[in-house]
Amino acid sequence: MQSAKILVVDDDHFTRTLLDGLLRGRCLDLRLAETGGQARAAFAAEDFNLVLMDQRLPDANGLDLLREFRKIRPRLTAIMITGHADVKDAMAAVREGLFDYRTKPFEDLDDLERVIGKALEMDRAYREIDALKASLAGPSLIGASPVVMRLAEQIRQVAKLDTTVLLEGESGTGKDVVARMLHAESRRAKAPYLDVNCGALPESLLEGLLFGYEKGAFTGAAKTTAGTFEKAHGGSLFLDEIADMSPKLQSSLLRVLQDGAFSRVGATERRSSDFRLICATNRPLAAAVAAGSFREDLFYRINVVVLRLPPLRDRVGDVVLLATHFLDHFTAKFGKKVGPFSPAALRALEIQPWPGNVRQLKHAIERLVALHPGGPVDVPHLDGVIEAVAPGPAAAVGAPGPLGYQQARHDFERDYLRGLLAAAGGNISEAARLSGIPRQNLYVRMKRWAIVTD
Ligand SMILES: Nc1ncnc2c1ncn2[C@@H]1O[C@H](COP(=O)(O)OP(=O)(O)OP(=O)(O)O)[C@@H](O)[C@H]1O
Repeated sequence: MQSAKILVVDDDHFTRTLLDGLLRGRCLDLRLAETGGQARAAFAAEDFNLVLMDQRLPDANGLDLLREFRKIRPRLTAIMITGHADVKDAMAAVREGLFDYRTKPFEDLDDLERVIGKALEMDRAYREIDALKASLAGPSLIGASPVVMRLAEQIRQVAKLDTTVLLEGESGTGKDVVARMLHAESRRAKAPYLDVNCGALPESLLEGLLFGYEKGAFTGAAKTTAGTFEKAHGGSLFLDEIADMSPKLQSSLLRVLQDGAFSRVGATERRSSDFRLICATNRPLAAAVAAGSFREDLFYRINVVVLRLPPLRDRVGDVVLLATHFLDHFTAKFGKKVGPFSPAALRALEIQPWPGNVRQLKHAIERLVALHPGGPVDVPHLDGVIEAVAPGPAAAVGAPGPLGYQQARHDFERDYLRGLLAAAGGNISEAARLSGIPRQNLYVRMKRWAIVTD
């Protein structure tokens, strides 16, 4: 758990001592309040990453107090501590944006620590997004995982060097974003940035687009047109899907890179252009060289500095941050009030395999916001939204292959809990007895998979 500032509000001495013992060693700053009055004073004086709030206080109702706090700080992350009798109110509060609740006495301290860890992660996500918004006007790479932090540092270093960069990464991992960042952070930032997808056009059209052409050079060449090489003069040129370039165009590109000069199609005049080249590929270029489909000499020309973009499944820690960022983005864009995510919804997003990477997550959140009636986002809201996303390449060719471990576990848990509840005749206490899972835990898990609703 990272260092954080936590406010614990509880009039019960035993609970305060227990939470103090549990958290003191892990966070820099813990404030304890016994009454609503003390909590108000502490909240006014400091900026807390998390509030743990007892529902029944001698001079206040914890839920009302949190509502008051959220008017001042709408993104306040809070967990309610409640007695069994008040669970219904706490569940209603989750719908209003409370992060989660736990019942006293705490049966499972590991679970309590976990939910506190998740709440702090959520708070961090909100803060990082706000900081990003405040500091950046240009393209930005959202992510706080070590691998993304390292990549961001590499981008900063390489951007200034004016060297050719090759970006390798699966589709949807953010190669286009990184190419724009390299340009935006380079000394060429004020000059043009042009991008061409080499996989999207037939050879002759791509040639005309890159080199430009003279009027009448080919059917349809109605007027003399400058190509991307010329237009990118002084700036950066991003060639996406470089591995899809035909052998003929690979040779032409190699000559341009060697000579710094080229001719428009149908012309003899040589023109020169000074651009910084950034290339991207979603399959390793070395493999294309080994397979004979990509020229080795061109490979060495563009394989100067290689930046590798990790797939989203290798940086699960970033899912919360990205999902929250996209939720913010699309609620603003569509003028809707959707959110926040419930902890269960965040967990459900984290265990998806995301074969389409950040692009898939972004589209899923866009669809979610478009279809959502408004208010917090829980697991049932994600159902159609995630499944509606285009399947990965294996599924696309009808060869499903083995499920990812997380997906298999997810399926098992949902099926097990459904069967368990049926075996217990719909009675959760009986299901808890049969399974040996504490009732409260079981209830939360069943809610997560929408097997029970409140
Ligand atoms: N780290 C990130 N932070 C913010 N947005 C991201 C990030 N990664 C990807 N995106 C967003 O996801 C979408 C897909 O990203 P992008 O087009 O850069 O992927 P790509 O790797 O170039 O994919 P392809 O190989 O299919 O061209 C874009 O809308 C982009 O803004």
